[in-house]
Amino acid sequence: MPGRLGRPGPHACPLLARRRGAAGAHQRPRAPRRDRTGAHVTRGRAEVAEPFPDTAEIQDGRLRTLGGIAVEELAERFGTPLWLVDRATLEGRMRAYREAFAAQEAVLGATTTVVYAAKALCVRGVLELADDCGLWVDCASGGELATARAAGIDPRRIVLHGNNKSVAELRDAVDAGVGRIVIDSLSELARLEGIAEAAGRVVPCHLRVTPGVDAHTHEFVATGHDDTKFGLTLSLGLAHEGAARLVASRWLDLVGVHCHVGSDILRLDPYHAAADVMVRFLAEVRATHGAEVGELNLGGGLGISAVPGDVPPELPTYAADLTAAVAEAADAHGLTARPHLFVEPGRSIAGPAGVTLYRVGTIKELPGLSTYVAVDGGMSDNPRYPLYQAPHTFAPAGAVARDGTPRPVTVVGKHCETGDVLGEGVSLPSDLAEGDLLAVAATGAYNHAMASNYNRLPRPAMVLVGEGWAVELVRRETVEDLLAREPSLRDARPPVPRP
Ligand SMILES: Cc1ncc(COP(=O)(O)O)c(C=O)c1O
Ligand SMILES: N[C@@H](CCCC[NH3+])C(=O)O
Repeated sequence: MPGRLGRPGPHACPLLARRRGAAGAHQRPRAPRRDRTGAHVTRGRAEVAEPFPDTAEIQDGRLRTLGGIAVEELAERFGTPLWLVDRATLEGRMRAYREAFAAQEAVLGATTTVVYAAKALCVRGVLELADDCGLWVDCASGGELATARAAGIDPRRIVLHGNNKSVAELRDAVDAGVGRIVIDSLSELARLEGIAEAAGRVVPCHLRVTPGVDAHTHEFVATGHDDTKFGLTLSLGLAHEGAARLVASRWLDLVGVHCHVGSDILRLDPYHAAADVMVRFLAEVRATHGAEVGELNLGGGLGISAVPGDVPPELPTYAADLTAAVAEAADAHGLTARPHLFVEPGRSIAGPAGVTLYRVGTIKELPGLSTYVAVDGGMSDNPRYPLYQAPHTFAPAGAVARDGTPRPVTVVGKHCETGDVLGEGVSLPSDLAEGDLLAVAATGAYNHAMASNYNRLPRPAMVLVGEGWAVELVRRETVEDLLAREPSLRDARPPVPRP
């Protein structure tokens, strides 16, 4: 399926192809795809509403309100670009996850834990909501851990990840009494053991196993195959070695095993494969080392509908399917007790709740070539098209009617970079005008989280909306914020030596 973040082939993205030189530096880039015309944008409510959050009011293809507030008002009050988060959708997804897995516990014969993967959208208020909805929090760095602590998350409900955790990060996690530290390598295992011993604390650990599963997703977000920086490769014997060392350790307690096969996955079969491999591993650990390891974390990775054609499994289906696969594998591999199941969703919680609101600036027509619609943000607030050629759904926003014949345009940002593209072949009304608002759906995950200050653009504000009110989750950054971190060399004493 071209265009979605779904294994587009080694070099389907012209930008990537050029960057890697695979298509030849002088080769003409492939023509922009026209298959994601976004014609749905002008076709009416049912189609356009799908990737937009639950409370989005769409009229004649235009986003009019979100959370009961007119988008013009939001733009006026908070400025653009603006990240909007629909509270009903966000909380709805959090609760739906918890309920979907709780509903399967009887069938599974074990308890379940839903861990929100903070990397998708790591903002204090969002973590507070996750906590209120009964989710644990997965942190992938000291910064995420500090944010979770600031959000008041009970450290025992935090899972710490990372393929290269620093000694300071490990130490902080041990001192805080983090619920599970996921061991990613044999060297980390040794490092953590020393830290635990020095602290005099037994640390509950999960062992991250690389199960050799193909997740059918973009190669940049696939993590389950053997040749990856993440985890202990099962096929090379590293996972067994890790288990052996943990079982022998006085300071590290092997309470579970973990895998995460990739991100933005729309199919269930990679999860079946992962469940089978991981449950077999649990059985082997018991047989080889005599250790009953009771927890199984199958990671996150469930995809979302970023464009109408992308249809992820419903959460109850996903939960039922995953637990059935674990139960089946447990029986097949002779596990005495069903494992306590953890899942770690990020994108499928935060993604659908987000909308980015831009103001259209220059519209540039190149007859016979392209029409460029430039917005006031770009790859600094959403690098996902340049990185993965990830498709998005665009819609004009606001009350002003724009009903000109739809035509394909390239939506670009304002950065000094040809690759600063948000979408190609995007169908927008021909009378879209400079100064109009433009909305992009499903930007709740991995947009704010991956934002930069390229070209010194301050990062946008993020606003939570619901039931007619709006509250800032993140205030807009200012250039003064950026300058505040940069002392002038002119003030330096002694002065900088001249060559
Ligand atoms: C270990 C781990 N858990 C959970 C996630 C969350 O993934 P997603 O946002 O695709 O659900 C990731 C990111 O891919 C991850 O690396
Ligand atoms: N940053 C990726 C997802 C990475 C998932 C985290 N391991 C994206 O935007 O799709």
